[in-house]
Amino acid sequence: MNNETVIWTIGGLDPSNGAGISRDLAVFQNLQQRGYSLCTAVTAQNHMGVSCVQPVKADVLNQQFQALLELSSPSVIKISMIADDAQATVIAHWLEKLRQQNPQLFVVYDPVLSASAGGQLSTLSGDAIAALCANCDLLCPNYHEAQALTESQKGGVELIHELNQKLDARAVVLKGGHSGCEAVEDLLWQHNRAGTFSVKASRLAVSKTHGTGCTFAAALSVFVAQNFELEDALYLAKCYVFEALQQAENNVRSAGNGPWHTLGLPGWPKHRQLDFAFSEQAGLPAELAAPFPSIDREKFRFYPVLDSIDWVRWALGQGVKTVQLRLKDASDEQQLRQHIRTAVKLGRRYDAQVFINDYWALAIEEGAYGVHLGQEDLASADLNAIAAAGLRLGLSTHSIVEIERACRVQPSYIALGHIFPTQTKDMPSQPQGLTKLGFYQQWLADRFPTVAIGGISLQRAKPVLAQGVSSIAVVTALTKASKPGEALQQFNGVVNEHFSQ
Ligand SMILES: Cc1ncc(COP(=O)(O)OP(=O)(O)O)c(N)n1
Ligand SMILES: Cc1ncsc1CCOP(=O)(O)O
Ligand SMILES: [Mg+2]
Repeated sequence: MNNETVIWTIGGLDPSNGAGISRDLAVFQNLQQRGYSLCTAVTAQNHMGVSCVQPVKADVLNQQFQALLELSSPSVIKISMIADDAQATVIAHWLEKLRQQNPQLFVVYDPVLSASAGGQLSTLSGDAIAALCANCDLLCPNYHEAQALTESQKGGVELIHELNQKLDARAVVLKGGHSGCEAVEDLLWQHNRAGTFSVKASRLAVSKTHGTGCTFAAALSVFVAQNFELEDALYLAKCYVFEALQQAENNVRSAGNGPWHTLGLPGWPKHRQLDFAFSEQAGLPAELAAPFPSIDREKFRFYPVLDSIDWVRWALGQGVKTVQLRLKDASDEQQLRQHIRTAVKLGRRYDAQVFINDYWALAIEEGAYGVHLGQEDLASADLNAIAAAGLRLGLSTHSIVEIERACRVQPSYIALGHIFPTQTKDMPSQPQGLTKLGFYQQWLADRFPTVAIGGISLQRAKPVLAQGVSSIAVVTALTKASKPGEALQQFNGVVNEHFSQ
C-alpha cells in the first residue's frame, strides 16, 4: 500500500544487511513505505556474530535528527539499538519535541541489547531503558530481552505483567520466537483493552534467521504507519515474516549468508491463515463442518439495506434482487415476526435474496433466505442452527483480524466497512477508505463474495467497485434520495457498466 507517511528508524548499521537500519529500510521499500534512518552505531557483524561496535557520538545523532527534520516529519519512529545513555538523552529530547508537533506520532521500541548471534550492542542503563519505555507507544521485546528487562524467568502473559510492573509501556508485543515452545506465539497487550491478543504460527525449520526480530518490528511499524489497528499490524507483520523466512530458505543465492538478501516478496500480500485468539473476548467461532450456502453473485451486485417493510416491498417491486431488512427500533415481538414473515414472502414472490439483520432465530423460524450478523453477534448466535436450517449468512468486518475470524465460519458473503463516513450508524472504528478496501479485497483473494458498505454515494460507487468488491450496499443514498426511483436507476447504470467490462 502506498501513502505519504514517513517512518524514521533509529538503530545500528549491520554491514551484512541482515539486521539494523539497512534491514529496516529494505522492509520499508519492500512494503512501499517511505522511510529514513538515523544511525546509532557502526557495527562489524554478520549472521555468525558481532566483532565490533563503534557508537556514533550523541552530537552526531542529534544532527541526524536535524537533517531529517528538514525533509519531513515522521508519523512513526522505530527505535532499536541505542548504544549508550547519551544517545538515549538525545532521543528523549527529540521524541518530546516531535510529539509536541504531532501528538499522533507513534513510537515503536524494539529494545535490542545484544545480537541474536551473540555480542553485546548496548551499554544502556536500566533507568535510560525505563525512560524510553515510558516514552514509547509500543514496546516489542523478544523473550530474552523481556526477561533481561524484568530480571525474571517467566514467560507468556505473566512476563508481560512483569514488564508492566517494571516499565510503563502503553502497549507490548512479546515476540515468541525464543520461547522454546513448539508454536511461535506473539502476544499483544494494550493498556486500554482487557486481556491479550495472540497470534500463533508453527515453528519453521529454517536456518536463515538473522534479523528476524528487526524485520518483524519494521513490518509492524509499516502497518501502523499505514493506519492498521495494532491487532492487524501484528497479524500482518507475522504473516510477512513467516513468508520472508520461507522465501529466504528456498533462495539458494542467500545460502551461507544468513539473512535473505534478495529484496521483495512478489505478490505480497498473500493471505496467511495464522491462528489467533483474544484472551478475554469470544475468540474464534467454532469451525463449521461445511460452508454456508452460496448466494447468486449476479443478483448480489447492488444491495440496499432498508429499515422498513415498505422500503423492502418498493425495492423488490423495482427489480432489486438483494435487499436486507434492518429493523433497529422494533420492540413488539409479534410485529417484528410479522415484518420478517412479510419480507420472506416478498423475497419468494420476487425471486430475490432477502437478508434479515440481527434476528437470526426469527429468521430461521420464518424460513428466511439469509441473515446478516455483526462481529459482536458471532459469540452469541447459534451459527450451527443457522447453517442447519440452510440459511445464507453475511458477516460484517472492519479489519483483517475480523476478516480472518469471519472466514473461519465460511459465510455466504463478507461485508467490508465502513468505507466512508456515514450518518446512518455510530461506528466505533475509523472509515477504511478506498486503499484499505482494495487491500482487504486483495487479501481475501476471492475466497468469499464481498460487499462494501458505509457512505457509498452514487459518485463513490464507481471507485468502490473498482477495488474488486462483488457488491455495494447503500442505505441513505437510496432512502434519503429526493427521487429514489431515479437514484436506483443511476446505481443500476453504474453497477451494470462495471460488471459488463
Ligand atoms: C451488508 C451489510 N454490511 C454491514 C452491516 C452492518 O451489520 P452489523 O455489524 O450487524 O451492524 P447493524 O447493521 O446491526 O447495525 C449490514 N447491516 N449490512
Ligand atoms: C449499517 C452499516 N454498517 C456499516 S456502515 C452502515 C450504514 C451505511 O449507511 P449509509 O449507506 O447511509 O452510509
Ligand atoms: Mg446487526
